[in-house]
Amino acid sequence: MDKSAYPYHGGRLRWHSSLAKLTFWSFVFIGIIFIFFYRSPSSVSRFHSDPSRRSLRTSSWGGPAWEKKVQTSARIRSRNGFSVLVTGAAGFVGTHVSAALKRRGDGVLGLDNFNDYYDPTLKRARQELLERSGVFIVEGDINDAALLKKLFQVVPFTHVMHLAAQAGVRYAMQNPSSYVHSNVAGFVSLLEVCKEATSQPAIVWASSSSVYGLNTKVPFSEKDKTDQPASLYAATKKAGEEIAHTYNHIYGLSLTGLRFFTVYGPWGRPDMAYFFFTKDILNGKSIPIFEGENHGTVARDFTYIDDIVKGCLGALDTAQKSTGSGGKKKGPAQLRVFNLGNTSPVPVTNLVTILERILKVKAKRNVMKLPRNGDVQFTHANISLAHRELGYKPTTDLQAGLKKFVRWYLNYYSAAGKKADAR
Ligand SMILES: O=C(O)[C@H]1O[C@H](OP(=O)(O)OP(=O)(O)OC[C@H]2O[C@@H](n3ccc(=O)[nH]c3=O)[C@H](O)[C@@H]2O)[C@H](O)[C@@H](O)[C@@H]1O
Repeated sequence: MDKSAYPYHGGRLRWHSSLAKLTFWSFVFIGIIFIFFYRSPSSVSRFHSDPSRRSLRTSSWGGPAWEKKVQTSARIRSRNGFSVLVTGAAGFVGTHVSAALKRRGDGVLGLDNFNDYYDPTLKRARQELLERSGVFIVEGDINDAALLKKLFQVVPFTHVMHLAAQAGVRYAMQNPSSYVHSNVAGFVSLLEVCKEATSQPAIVWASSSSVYGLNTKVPFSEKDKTDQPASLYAATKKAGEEIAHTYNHIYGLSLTGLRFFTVYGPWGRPDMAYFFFTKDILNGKSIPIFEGENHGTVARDFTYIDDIVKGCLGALDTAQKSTGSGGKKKGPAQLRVFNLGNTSPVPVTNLVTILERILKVKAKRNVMKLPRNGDVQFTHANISLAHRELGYKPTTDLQAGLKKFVRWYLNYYSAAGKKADAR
């Protein structure tokens, strides 16, 4: 074929080939950008974040300045001190435990995903508080294995205080997957990284009084069976205890589970009854007070935060070393579970009466039958094991503890002009 007879056709061919080249290079360029983003450590958590519990900021981590901050925060400043990774450090218990560890000279690094299960400004305020005492909180999720591995590369943690969790009994009916994500998958993700460490850390973690579920024998003892959880929350905490057993058995990780009993106090959680009762009483709003069948009492073994902190520190101090290394068990390791309660259950109606007295405001009580929402009718801890092994001895009764809580509440929400965005 005489190509010269078709000059236009030849031009179109050239045009086609340059279009093909352009398309090819565009793909290469987009591909490079994609690979860069996918491999960049700061993007990892974005890909792994849980859509059901939004983190309000995009997290970023990595780089020399970040590593230095991590190391400085985790540096031990006392003889025989620990280097502790505290997960859920911007949470209620996490903040108090981190501050206490730092005060006594342990190195502390926080990790928190700052999700919006409750008002994240409260979590940010707790973060500020910790920052002032030298505790850095890394923003990230316990499901982010790349981040956890990095943290263990930067700091050889001696201990992990694992408090990151999806808390709250009733919310489990609204957002069940968030419980599986944090309390089951997140826990496994953390244990996987811990077991791989050359020097495995000892792990102390938050279980819950809710594992006693529908048990009727009181007080609840660690020896009792825990096979009747009343909520998905309780079921995920119970699963955590079984998972702990497995990692202890296979990899030699030292694991201590603490069954917390309705912890309350300053910097507390706005989703908990004592907190939003305070807010609603002050706002003249009626409060739902649950009661059992035939006007049966609903009661909790409310435990003050400072007592819980002492229990947590006692558990860390008595935790034996893990025995494994690099994913291999070298010998049997410690496996423990303790109740951390107050041993004196208080009916919810009495809690309200105490609040009325402290606030000097009459509550608008709306007494109703305990809804089928996962709540159990009562909790009551036997703490003799924790007393014996950890030296645990709660000293704050509900009246004294609530006074301290209310003082903090009024100060926090009035001084800072913050709104009590409780639920
Ligand atoms: O002990 C525990 O392990 C658990 O303690 C609390 O759970 P809960 O005891 O249900 O604490 P609140 O939500 O503050 O409820 C306290 C009491 O107030 C009652 N309540 C709650 C809400 C309400 O509107 N009215 C009401 O009477 C509940 O039934 C319960 O008896 C925490 O929220 C859980 O995260 C924790 O794991």
